[in-house]
Amino acid sequence: MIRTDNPVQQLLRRLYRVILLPVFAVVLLVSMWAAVVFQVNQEYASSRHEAVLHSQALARTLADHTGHLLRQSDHATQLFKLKYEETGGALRLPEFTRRNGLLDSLMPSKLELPIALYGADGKLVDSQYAQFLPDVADQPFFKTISLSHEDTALAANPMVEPSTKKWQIQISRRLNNRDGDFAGVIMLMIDPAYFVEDYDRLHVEDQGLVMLVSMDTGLAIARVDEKLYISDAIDFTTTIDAAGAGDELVMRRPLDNVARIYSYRDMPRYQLTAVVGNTVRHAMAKFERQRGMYFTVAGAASLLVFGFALLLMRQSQRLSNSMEAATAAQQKLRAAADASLDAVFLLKACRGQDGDVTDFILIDVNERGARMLEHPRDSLPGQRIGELVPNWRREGFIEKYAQVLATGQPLEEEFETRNLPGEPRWLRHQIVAIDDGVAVTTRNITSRKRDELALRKQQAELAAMNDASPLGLIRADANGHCTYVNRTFEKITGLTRAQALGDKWMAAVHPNDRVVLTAALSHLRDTRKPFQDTMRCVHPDGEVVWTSMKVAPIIIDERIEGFVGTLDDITLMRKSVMALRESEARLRTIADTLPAMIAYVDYEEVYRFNNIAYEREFSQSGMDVMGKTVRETVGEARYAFLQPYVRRVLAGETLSFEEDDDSGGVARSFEVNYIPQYDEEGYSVIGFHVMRQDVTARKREKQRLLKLSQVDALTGLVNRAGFLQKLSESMAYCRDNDSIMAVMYMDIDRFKPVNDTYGHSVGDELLKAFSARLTHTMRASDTIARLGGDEFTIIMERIGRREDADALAGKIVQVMQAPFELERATVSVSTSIGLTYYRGEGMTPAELLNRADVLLYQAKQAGRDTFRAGPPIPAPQAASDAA
Ligand SMILES: Nc1nc2c(ncn2[C@@H]2O[C@H](COP(=O)(O)OP(=O)(O)OP(=O)(O)O)[C@@H](O)[C@H]2O)c(=O)[nH]1
Repeated sequence: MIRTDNPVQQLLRRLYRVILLPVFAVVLLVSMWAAVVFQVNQEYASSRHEAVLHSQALARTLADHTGHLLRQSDHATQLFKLKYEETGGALRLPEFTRRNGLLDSLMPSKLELPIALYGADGKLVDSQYAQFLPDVADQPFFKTISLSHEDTALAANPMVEPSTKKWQIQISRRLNNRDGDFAGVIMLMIDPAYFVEDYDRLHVEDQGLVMLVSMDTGLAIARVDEKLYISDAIDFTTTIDAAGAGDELVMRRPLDNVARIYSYRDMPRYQLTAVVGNTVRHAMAKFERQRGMYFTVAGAASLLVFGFALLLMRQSQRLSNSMEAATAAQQKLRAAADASLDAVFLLKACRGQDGDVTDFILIDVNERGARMLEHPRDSLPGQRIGELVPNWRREGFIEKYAQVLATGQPLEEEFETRNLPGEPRWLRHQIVAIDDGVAVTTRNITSRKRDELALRKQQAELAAMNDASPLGLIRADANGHCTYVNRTFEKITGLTRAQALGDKWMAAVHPNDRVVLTAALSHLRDTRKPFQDTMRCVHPDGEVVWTSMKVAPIIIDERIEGFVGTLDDITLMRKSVMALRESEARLRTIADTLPAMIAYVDYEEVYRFNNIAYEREFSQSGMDVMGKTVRETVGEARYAFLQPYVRRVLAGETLSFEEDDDSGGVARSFEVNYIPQYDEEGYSVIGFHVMRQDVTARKREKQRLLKLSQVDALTGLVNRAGFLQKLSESMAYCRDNDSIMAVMYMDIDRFKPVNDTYGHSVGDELLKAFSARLTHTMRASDTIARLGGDEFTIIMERIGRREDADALAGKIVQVMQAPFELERATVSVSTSIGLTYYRGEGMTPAELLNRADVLLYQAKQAGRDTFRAGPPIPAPQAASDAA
């Protein structure tokens, strides 16, 4: 499992990595440099101390040398004094200083020390090698000496010799006479330069300094190499080093610009200080070399430490990066495992005492794997597979894992399992050995297996379908070589599959068609458009089979990958078509000879057949009508009339109706028959046949005959049939237009006696006269009918009011009261009338007539020669409905 730190821990870890090494390196460098600096300081102090000691030794040597000379000079004065006093004051300087004289025994003659002899009065008695003050009576040293009886030389402070203006050390000694009184002073002058002339003997290095300083006056004389310095303003201090071994003198104002280490030695007797200074350059040269070496080594060490620290930091960074990359890779791997479609299990071998693998412990599992086991993912690590899924052991998985672990050979297999929770499923697993365990990736391939099964099934079905297909199938590769034919192809061509493969199938094509087919296939490669043509195949036994061949290219990514062709045996169909064509020709001949217009219209109302009569009627060629719709052919107005019939016939109804056609200015009538055409199964209508016949002449004759049947032959009035038809039409009109009509039913009163009295012919004559009077009485728009015998009816349409009808009935009654002047007799009769009204109520013509008959009866009963009207005119239909 991956360890995940919180952000604070990560920050501290990063800081630790980033800071620890630099801090360690800095501490190491600081420590090293501190040690180096300390050591250098120590070396410096030591070197300086040595230099001071060296200078001090030299200063001591200088002091000793100077002191020796001074003491010698002192001895010289002492010797002069001795001789002077022995000689009772007779000794003079020339004798004393002569070569190999007294003085030479003490002092190097080459020095030619200035020497003077002063008398007791301070006056210069004698002098040599220099000029002296002629009178020193006032000089402090003279006074001191003259007053002091001590036999000591007085080394006066260095002073400037007036004649030479040179700095001189003055040594004087009291001279006594025999009495011991003061007799004068012998005085020597020593040039301090003489002391420092021994420079070379001191082994002072180049640029080294040798100097004598007067303690009282500060006068100093120094020598550096060949150069001599005289100064009266030497400013210095002295120190004692910590060890107390050496006294160092520090020049506050150096004589030159050369740094030196000075040391000194006091000579109190002569009030002088001997100073020797060695140049720092020489004195500290060794130290400088050592310091250089220290710094070089330390610098190199620093560079090494720095470089090493950098290297370590870089390595640390690399390591860190590697760890981060490894962690990231691990996380990615885990994320990939989690996102994987596979269940992933990492298993560690669990071994028995003999070392054999007995089980595997689940180290890690992804989410999909946990779901497969139906356990929470966190609970799975550490569990034994054999205990977690006992069936896996039974199915031999533990042995397989162990085998992969032992051999190192990965194992991949697919299997069906029923031992996992849920439905049985197909799994594919890969087992790979890792360390002391195995990684198992398992994928549920149930759906793929099902798809494969379905695919195999489809392929088998397809193969079966191909073989069962009525079409011959051929498949060719991109080069046009046949790779497959089905059994139908074998049957059509008479070739076996083996005989058809490659280019051999071409042998079955009729030689005349082969050239055309080859050219067409070549053209197909260029155009890539499917090709279709009729082609003959010739069987080995010479039988010719007519076929329809279609070939299409298989195009994948703009490239022709092959061809697929179908071969349809159309031999029989071709014979049928030929026969059908002959049949059609015969039928057309028959149809064209018929006077009736004959056509066939399909379900889309498009004309598919028409005979010449039809073509003539529409003044168009047969081809013009053919393919056009009924609407296009007959026009909108006539189509509006025909459309309901077309719908009905297409719904399966056989129709016969009359169609009036007044196109062309001639009124014609047609008898039209629509006969539906059903499909072969007889279930659905696929069109209809039209038979259209001109019945104009027949209809006119019919109307004429009809009219004749509706006229009463005696009176010329409408007879019963005509009355009933008219009554029906008038009632329909009332219903449609909400108008009022009246119907009268009348009968001649006592007609029978007329017949009986005057004979039947007089009766007929009366009937005619009655009819004529009635016709004159009524409006022309009224319909007067004789129902039979002496019964008459009148229809009055569109009456305004009931009173008008009533008045007319009364008028008829009155008119008929007048005698009828007949040829052979004058007859008086009367009439009785039943008058009723109609306003669109629901009743039949017979009921309405019956109502008038009832009223007629009432009029008869009332004594005749009158009329009876009723019932009241009903309210308008709409008003009535509203009420
Ligand atoms: N002359 C003549 N007589 C006819 C004709 N048709 C029927 N008749 C006679 O007309 C007579 C009708 O008589 P009815 O109406 O029954 O008797 P009526 O005498 O008129 O009596 P009421 O009507 O009750 O007054 C019968 O005698 C018929 O024979 C016809 O065409 N010619």
